[in-house]
Amino acid sequence: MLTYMEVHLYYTLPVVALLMLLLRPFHSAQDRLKYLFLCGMAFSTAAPWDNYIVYHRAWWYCPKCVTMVIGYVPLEEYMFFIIMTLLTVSFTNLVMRWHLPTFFLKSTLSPFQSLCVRLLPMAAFLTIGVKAWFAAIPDTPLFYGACILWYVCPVLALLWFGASEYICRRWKGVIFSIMVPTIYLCWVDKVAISAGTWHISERTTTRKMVVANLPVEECLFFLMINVVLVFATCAMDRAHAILHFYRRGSAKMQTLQQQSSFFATMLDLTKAFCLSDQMLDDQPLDDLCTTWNILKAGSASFYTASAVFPSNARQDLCILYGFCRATDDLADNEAVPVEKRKQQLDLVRDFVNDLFTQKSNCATDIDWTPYMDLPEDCLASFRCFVRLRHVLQVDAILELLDGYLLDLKRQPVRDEKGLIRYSECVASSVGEMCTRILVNSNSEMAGKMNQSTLSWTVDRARDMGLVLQFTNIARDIVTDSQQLNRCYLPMTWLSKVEIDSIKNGRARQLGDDRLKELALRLVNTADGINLRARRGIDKLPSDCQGGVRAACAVYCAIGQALKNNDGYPMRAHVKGLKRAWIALQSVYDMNFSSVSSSN
Ligand SMILES: CC(C)=CCC/C(C)=C/CC/C(C)=C/CC/C(C)=C/[C@@H]1[C@@H](COP(=O)(O)OP(=O)(O)O)[C@]1(C)CC/C=C(\C)CC/C=C(\C)CCC=C(C)C
Repeated sequence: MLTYMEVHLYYTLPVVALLMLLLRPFHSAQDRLKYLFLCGMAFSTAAPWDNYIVYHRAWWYCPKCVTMVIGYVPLEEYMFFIIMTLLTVSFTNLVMRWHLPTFFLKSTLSPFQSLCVRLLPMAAFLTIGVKAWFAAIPDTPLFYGACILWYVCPVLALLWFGASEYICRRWKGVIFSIMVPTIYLCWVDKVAISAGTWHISERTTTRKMVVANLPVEECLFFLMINVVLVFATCAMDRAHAILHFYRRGSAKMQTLQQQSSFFATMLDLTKAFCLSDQMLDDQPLDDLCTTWNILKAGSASFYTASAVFPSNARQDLCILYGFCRATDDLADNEAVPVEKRKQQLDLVRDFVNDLFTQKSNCATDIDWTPYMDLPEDCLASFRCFVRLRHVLQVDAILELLDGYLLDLKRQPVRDEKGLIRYSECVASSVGEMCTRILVNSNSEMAGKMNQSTLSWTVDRARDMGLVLQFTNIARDIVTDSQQLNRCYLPMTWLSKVEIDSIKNGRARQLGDDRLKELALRLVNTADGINLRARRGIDKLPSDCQGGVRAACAVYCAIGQALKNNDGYPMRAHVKGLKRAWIALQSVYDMNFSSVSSSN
């Protein structure tokens, strides 16, 4: 005999536990709200529906297989409403989390097409629901199947109203998220029916079997409930993405929005849910796409690591990266005369000062006329960057621009102090900005972290910036010499001949051993600072710690590659699979590798 509680202990709860363990480092406040709301909706609607079905003897339970009955339904069945919701929603989260929801907001249909895609299936769902309601006559073969349809179809019509195009654009993930839990739960159902734990009445079903001991109505039940759960998860992801991406207003309003109550959040999500894709402004979506491509093309390390951040944080870090990369490329573009590049950097500085002079974080509130001379992808990243206005502080951005100017003026790095000063400008400033983004991205932390903790954490992030910059310089000694005629090593570390060789593009003349000695001196210094810097990660929001650990570990794996001579001295490289493995190790805090590639 197999009791219902054993079905949970052996078949359902272990799967939920495994999924929750896999998702533990990624769980955000947004995910917790999803679980809470969808479990609540599932329980409050399934309880009465289930009692009605069992009252009409559509199925029954072996009395010895259940602990207690509440109404007409055993306790284990009430547990199942929650367990099935957690199983399917967590599996959907695991499948969907690797792509930003924002990228699936843009409508590619004409308004008429969009209306048809939205309304025709809704009409079909409602028609089926009404017909099923009248077909659900107790003690008839269609009763159970019809009850399933009048229960789910109105909900599907509502979900389709709010997320139809989004669901269609994510159809692969949607189908996979529906089918895997459905097939698994059908199998569990077959095992339980075969063991006599419960019995499906022949009087209220068509007696058609998918396989032995598995009525077609049972498959229909699991399939339709999972369609509802996956559609609902998509609808909430879409609503959250709209709220985060189109959120406007003052810093205070933003912080208040993030700290708002469950009901205020649900009200905002409902408003976002009711917005059709046609109502959304496309320009910001196009700009985000451009910025995303800057990250994808700009840094394999940061692009890989970005995948393990929660979507809000990942999106804002991508925007910050796009701004940093676009402006760094402006300063580094040797095809443009130095004076022109200085003018362009001055324009960027004007843009930043403009941005922090006005109060809005909305790109349409800025007069872009003075900046039209800048490259289009630069402008796109700037329009995206405007939304971070209330998150960042102007000093760190201006500090970064100061670092670019040092580069542009080809300011020599005279000694270690000069190296630290330059690195603080171009990398510590970035670490500070990343930290403010991560703290802001977490609604439980935004505006609540006390100033001394935030200040200490920012200092550790600034240290981490040094770690990554030193690693970057150690890796690029030869390429910076050959491509930029630049030497970022402290001149006090080098002889005059070595300085001339590097500055004239002939760094290889130092010999591989000497180059490796210099590189490792930087990497070892970076490892030392890392021991201090990484303590700051523990102060970040829990759902971002894995991501930061991954970003820094993936980057610092370059240092390990240098030690292992992987590709040295041209440009130490960490292969894609290795980067992904390091990212996953970091996320689950399983540091199997050595210090320099882990944090
Ligand atoms: C996961 C993710 C998307 C993070 C984004 C990080 C980000 C915004 C990076 C911007 C990098 C950038 C282009 C800065 C301009 C100046 C510059 C070139 C700096 C050097 C970066 C290398 O970037 P690149 O695109 O060349 O990358 P590749 O080498 O080609 O792979 C630097 C080496 C500096 C990078 C410094 C940071 C990213 C700061 C690190 C600190 C944190 C993430 C904060 C950690 C927080 C705590 C509390 C420890």
